[in-house]
Amino acid sequence: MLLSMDRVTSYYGKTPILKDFSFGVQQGKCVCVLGRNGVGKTTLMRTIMGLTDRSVGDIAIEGQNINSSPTYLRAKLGIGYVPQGRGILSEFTVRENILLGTFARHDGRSEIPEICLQMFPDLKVSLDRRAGLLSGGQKQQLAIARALAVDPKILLLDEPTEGIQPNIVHEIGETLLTLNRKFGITLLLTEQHIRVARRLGDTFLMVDNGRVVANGPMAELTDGVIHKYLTI
Ligand SMILES: Nc1ncnc2c1ncn2[C@@H]1O[C@H](COP(=O)(O)OP(=O)(O)OP(=O)(O)O)[C@@H](O)[C@H]1O
Repeated sequence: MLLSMDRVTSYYGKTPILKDFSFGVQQGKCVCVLGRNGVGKTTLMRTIMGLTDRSVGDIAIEGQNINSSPTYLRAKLGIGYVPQGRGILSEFTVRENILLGTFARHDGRSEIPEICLQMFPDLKVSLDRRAGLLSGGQKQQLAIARALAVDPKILLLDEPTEGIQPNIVHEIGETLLTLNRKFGITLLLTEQHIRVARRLGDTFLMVDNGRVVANGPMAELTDGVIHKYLTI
């Protein structure tokens, strides 16, 4: 397993949000995390990055335990993170936003990696523009480019298509597919659009009330499972 969690419970204050959570992501695969609002999907991402108040249990990347590693070391070990809401710095240029990702590189390189501009021609022509001037879809591209600048082995994406115009949702999905299938970057993403999840995911992980309630190959994400855990 490239990334694994074994019986992890993660807290905000004294409240456990993720409970006894175990799963793994194989090298080169794409895992889609599904579940209703508030079940703990963002908390899962933040737990992997070491951003919750406290967690117990084991989290490992390539077999290396990162339970007590600070966030920047997790990034250096190859975990890229695209947070919900993107976390773009609007007052900074596109170039500066991407370069922020390079600060967490394991090899100390400080130029924009080729893949960022190859994947996102819109960014390439806007490097000196203020990031705040980009469209919603371009801001999401920027958040992905910044995470790619870390040179990640695995990319965590929290609702990458949220707040994106419907016609761009498909485009973001195709970008992620290219990163996964062509560039071999392992993906763990939360996704509200079932169609996107089905197209991208090798496997799914259904979360309810902070626990894994179903998981398996995407072909096993039946309408019954969706009805039980996703419809209100
Ligand atoms: N910083 C925080 N402090 C305290 N409680 C929090 C914090 N962040 C989230 N929670 C609580 O943790 C639970 C899970 O939230 P989380 O954001 O992980 O869910 P989610 O599945 O990502 O939902 P959404 O799809 O709405 O983002 C919620 O009950 C939420 O109120």
